[in-house]
Amino acid sequence: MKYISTRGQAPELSFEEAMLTGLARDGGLYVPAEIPQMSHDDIAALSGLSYEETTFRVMRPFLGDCFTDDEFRDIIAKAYAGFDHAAQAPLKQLAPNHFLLELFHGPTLAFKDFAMQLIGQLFQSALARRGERVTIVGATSGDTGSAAIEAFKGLSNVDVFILYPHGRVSEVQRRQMSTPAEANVHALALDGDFDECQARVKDMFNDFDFRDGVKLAGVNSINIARVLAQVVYYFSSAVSLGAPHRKISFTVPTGNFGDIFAGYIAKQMGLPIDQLVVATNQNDILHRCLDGQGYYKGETIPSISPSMDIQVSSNFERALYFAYGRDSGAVAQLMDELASGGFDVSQGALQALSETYDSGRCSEAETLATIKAQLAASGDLLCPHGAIGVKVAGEHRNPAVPMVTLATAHPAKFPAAVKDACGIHPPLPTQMSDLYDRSERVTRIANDLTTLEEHIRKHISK
Ligand SMILES: Cc1ncc(COP(=O)(O)O)c(C=O)c1O
Ligand SMILES: N[C@@H](CCOP(=O)(O)O)C(=O)O
Repeated sequence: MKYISTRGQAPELSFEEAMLTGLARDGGLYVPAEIPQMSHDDIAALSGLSYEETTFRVMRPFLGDCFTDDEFRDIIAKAYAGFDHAAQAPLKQLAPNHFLLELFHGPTLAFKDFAMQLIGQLFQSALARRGERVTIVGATSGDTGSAAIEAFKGLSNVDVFILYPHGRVSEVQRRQMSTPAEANVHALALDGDFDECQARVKDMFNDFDFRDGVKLAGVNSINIARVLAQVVYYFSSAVSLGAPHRKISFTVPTGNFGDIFAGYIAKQMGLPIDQLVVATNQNDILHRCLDGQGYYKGETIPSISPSMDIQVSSNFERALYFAYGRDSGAVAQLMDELASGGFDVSQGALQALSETYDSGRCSEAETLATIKAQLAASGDLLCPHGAIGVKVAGEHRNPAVPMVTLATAHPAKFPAAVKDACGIHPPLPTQMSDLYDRSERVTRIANDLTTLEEHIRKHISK
C-alpha cells in the first residue's frame, strides 16, 4: 500500500512513513494510491463486532506490511481502553430515521480522540522500533490540541507543541491543553486565528532545515493516518443501522474537512452512503464553494462553535484531488491561487463534488435554537457543533434513508454557549471535574515563523 501526494512532486511512501512525515515535501497531502475495497459480504460481516475488531478490519488494508496483525490488534486495544462508553461510538435516536453518533466518549470529550489515541500508540510503536524521536507541531481550534496533548504527554521520544488562537478557544479546551504537567507538552497561544496557526505549521514543514533539524511530525489531519482512523465509525454506525443491506446518510459538522473526507473514503471503500452533508457555521466558505461560488477566503468570524472557525480548510485539497480526477498539477495550481485569495472550481470538478457532498450552513441564532429545541424534543443536550449538524441534517435529509449526524464534542466543552441556549450548564465528567482548579502553563507567542521556530528549538528535549 503506497501513499502519494495530492501535488504529485513528493516521494511515494508507506503507511508508516506517511504517518511519521505529515505534510508531503511538495506542500501537498498524502492520499492512498489506491483505496482498498470492502465487498458487500465483508461489510455484512462487521455486524455485531466490537469497535476494536471493526477498526482492525476496516484499517488493516491501509497499513500494508508496516505492523503485524498482533501488533495492530494490541495497539487498537490500548487506544480504545480509556473510552467511557462500552460501545466507544454509540448511536442515539433523535427522531424517526435520524440518529446521533456520539463521538465524545474519549478522554478529551471530542471525536479527535478516536484517531489521536490510535496514532499515539502507532507513533510509539514505530518510533521505538526505529529508535527515533520526533517533534510534533500541531495547530488547533481547540479539540485537536487537547486530544494530541492527551495522547502524547509523557512520552520520552516525542515533544509536542500546539498552537492555538489566543482568546478563540473555549475555557475547557484551553485548560485541557494548558494544565497537563508533563514537560514534553507545550501549549502556545498564538496572536492570530486558527488559519494562521495552521499556516505557520505548514510553513515549518516547508522550511526543510527546520523540519529535518527537529524531525518534525504532524498530527493534524494533514496526517493521513488521522483521517483513516476516522473512517471506522462510518462503518460501525452504518452497519448497526442495517448497511450494507440499506443505504445510510451522514451529516458532519465541518471545518478542516478531515471528518467528512473520512466519510468519502468509507464510501469509496464500498460502504453504501447515500448523502454526505457538510454542515458549516457562519464561516461558510465550504458551503459557498459547494454551492458553486468558488473558494474565496474571507475574514474568520468568531462563533459559538469555535472549533469550526476555519477559512482554509486543509483537507478540501484532498477532496479537490479526487474531484479533479487525481490531477495533481491542477491541485497544485489551485493551491497557488488560494495563497493569493481563492479560486474557482471547474464545472467538471464541481459536478463531481456535488455528486458526493451536499452542504448547508447554520447561523448563530439557529445553533442556539437547535440546542434548545432538541433538548425539549428528545432530552438530548447538544454541543454547538453537533447542533449545527442536527439543524443542517434536518434541512437536507431524505426521510426514507436513515441519517446519522455526528456529535463531534461533548456539550461540557462549550458550557457558556449551551447555557445561553437552554439555561443548563453541562457539568464536566468526574474524571476532569477539577479542571478549573488545576494550574495552567501557556506561552503567549507572536504570529511569526522565526519566533516560533526559535521557541521550539529551545524547548525540545535534548
Ligand atoms: C467539535 C468539532 N466539530 C467539528 C469539527 C470539524 O471537523 P473537521 O475539521 O474534521 O471538518 C471540529 C474540528 O475539527 C471540532 O473540533
Ligand atoms: N477543529 C480542529 C481544527 C484542526 O483540525 P484537524 O482535524 O486538521 O486537526 C481542532 O479542534 O483543532
